Amino acid sequence: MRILVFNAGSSSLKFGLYDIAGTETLRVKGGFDRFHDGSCDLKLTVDGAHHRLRAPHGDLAAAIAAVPGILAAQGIDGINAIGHRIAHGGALFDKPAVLDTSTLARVEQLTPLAPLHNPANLAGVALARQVWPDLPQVGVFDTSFHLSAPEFSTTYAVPQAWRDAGLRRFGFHGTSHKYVGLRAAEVIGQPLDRLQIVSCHLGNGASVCAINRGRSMDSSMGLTPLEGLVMGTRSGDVDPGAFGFLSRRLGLTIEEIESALYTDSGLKALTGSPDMRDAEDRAAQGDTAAQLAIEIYAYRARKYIGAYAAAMGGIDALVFTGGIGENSASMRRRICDGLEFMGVTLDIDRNQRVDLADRAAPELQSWGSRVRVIVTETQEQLQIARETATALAVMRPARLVLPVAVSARHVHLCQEHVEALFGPGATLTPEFPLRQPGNFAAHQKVTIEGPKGALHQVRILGPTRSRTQIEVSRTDTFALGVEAPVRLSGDLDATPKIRLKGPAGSIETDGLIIAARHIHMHPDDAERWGVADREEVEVRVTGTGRGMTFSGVIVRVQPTAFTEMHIDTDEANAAGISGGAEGALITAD
Ligand SMILES: Nc1ncnc2c1ncn2[C@@H]1O[C@H](COP(=O)(O)OP(=O)(O)O)[C@@H](O)[C@H]1O
Ligand SMILES: CC(=O)OP(=O)(O)O
Ligand SMILES: [Mg+2]
Repeated sequence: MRILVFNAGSSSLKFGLYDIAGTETLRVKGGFDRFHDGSCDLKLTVDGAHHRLRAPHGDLAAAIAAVPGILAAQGIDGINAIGHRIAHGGALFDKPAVLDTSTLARVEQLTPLAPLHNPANLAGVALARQVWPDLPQVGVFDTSFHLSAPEFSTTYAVPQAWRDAGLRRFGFHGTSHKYVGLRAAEVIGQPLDRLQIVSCHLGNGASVCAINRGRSMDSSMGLTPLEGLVMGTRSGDVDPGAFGFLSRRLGLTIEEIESALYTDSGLKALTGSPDMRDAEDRAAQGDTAAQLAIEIYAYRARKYIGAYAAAMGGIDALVFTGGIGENSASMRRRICDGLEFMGVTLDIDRNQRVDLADRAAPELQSWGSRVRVIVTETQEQLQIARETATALAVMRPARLVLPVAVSARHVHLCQEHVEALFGPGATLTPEFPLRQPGNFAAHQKVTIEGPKGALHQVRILGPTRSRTQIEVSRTDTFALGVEAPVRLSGDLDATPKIRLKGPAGSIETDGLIIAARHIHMHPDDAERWGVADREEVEVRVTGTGRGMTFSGVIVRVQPTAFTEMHIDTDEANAAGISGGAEGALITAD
């Protein structure tokens, strides 16, 4: 299988074309970086021969657009699939995914959490979809590798409501850390699942990862690629108290602070240039600001290495990769200086004479060092090609996995009832958006009153509808003392009456139902999975501790749907789901 890979980073575009079929052959690879004044550096490797030139591409978009021409000039054709690096995949993508309209919409939603990366990644996808509309486009996510990390390393100690809103640690550079872990295990000659490794990806973005027996246990990056190490233009760790301080002292807004932490901090803030080569040159000429920056950089990295060695109870290997990790002998030395206490001793000559040609991964430790010190080129593109090939092999037939969301009891109101309950002229005011586009949870709440009891503080979901509809669980109907039929949303004829009470009045209305379990499905997914609107399918929910299969799940194909199954709280309790889960669709064939 011939796979073209796009890897758009925060300061560079790399691409590679690989034949993956038992063996792994690199046909062409290229990297654009140092964009300024309408040009950039281009390194090109074609069938083993290296070329370096200054190319007329002033930014990432121009570089992306140049790739088809470069391939055509080499007479390359017969590409089977495109693999894309996607930096932020959130909690949903624990493995590569085909990038169709609905997966791209999900990636788009994560853009605020990776503002330097996801837009660049998506620009690559958009171009590739235009140039190669018939080829599968697969996203390989930086975050996937870290989703196996334990809760104690991914949870911030912040209010529950913030955590419910999705505030958690993710970690990035996962594809690189995974490749580097595998390569280190090859060099050491032991299976990865027996090794404890600290991997240092030191590029323009930089992160340290604790790889505990093959799984990411912790990463220095968090919710966004801003936490952790000093980077080219990013600050890494900063006391969150800085937000209040900067707002009060300098009158800065959240947007201004955030933007400066992403683009005007790190080496750039400390030395004037985001590039470690410049910092090292200036430091060598006696520039004290550059010397301090290098010390800060090394010190921060060393602290994380020590922390992760403690987290895993010791390490077998320390691995360096990324532009700085691969090329800066002096930075590797500064970072390792002082780590002798934990068994890391660097051989100064070996460290100085690193040659990474032909996927070499030389060992740099001195005789008697307990910990292996390894440097290797990160082959993110190769790893993305491997994962794209594997994903396409297992996706045929596609694994039909979709998120399962739990709908708590709620009410939809017609405008007339909004006014009856909240006063003349009242309208629903959104509190937060729901995942189905255009829908929101309103500020307003009502009481549902039945003959036996009442349900208080029941959420109203907007926008208003032509008919009022009250969705409760079967358990709720016992609390209310009424019976309700199981119905699809909108199917309200001959439904029982119930009383709703708001601050300005109360009404009696029909429309009480127990919602039939259903899937909101985007037309792309319906087509990919071969299911039609109103078709009934089975969905197997796993990984919840009380896995179960739901039958009679009704598919509702809607042009703007975010593909997602909805069940009520009784169903969620029966399946042991709290919050959300994933389900696999089981079709008739
Ligand atoms: N010979 C070198 N010595 C020191 N730093 C280097 C050297 N070569 C590259 N770098 C640094 O590597 C960083 C870029 O890393 P890279 O992994 O290519 O970036 P990206 O994260 O955009 O993929 C820059 O800070 C650059 O200065
Ligand atoms: C996530 C990240 O920081 O990536 P990069 O190193 O490409 O900037
Ligand atoms: Mg990078």
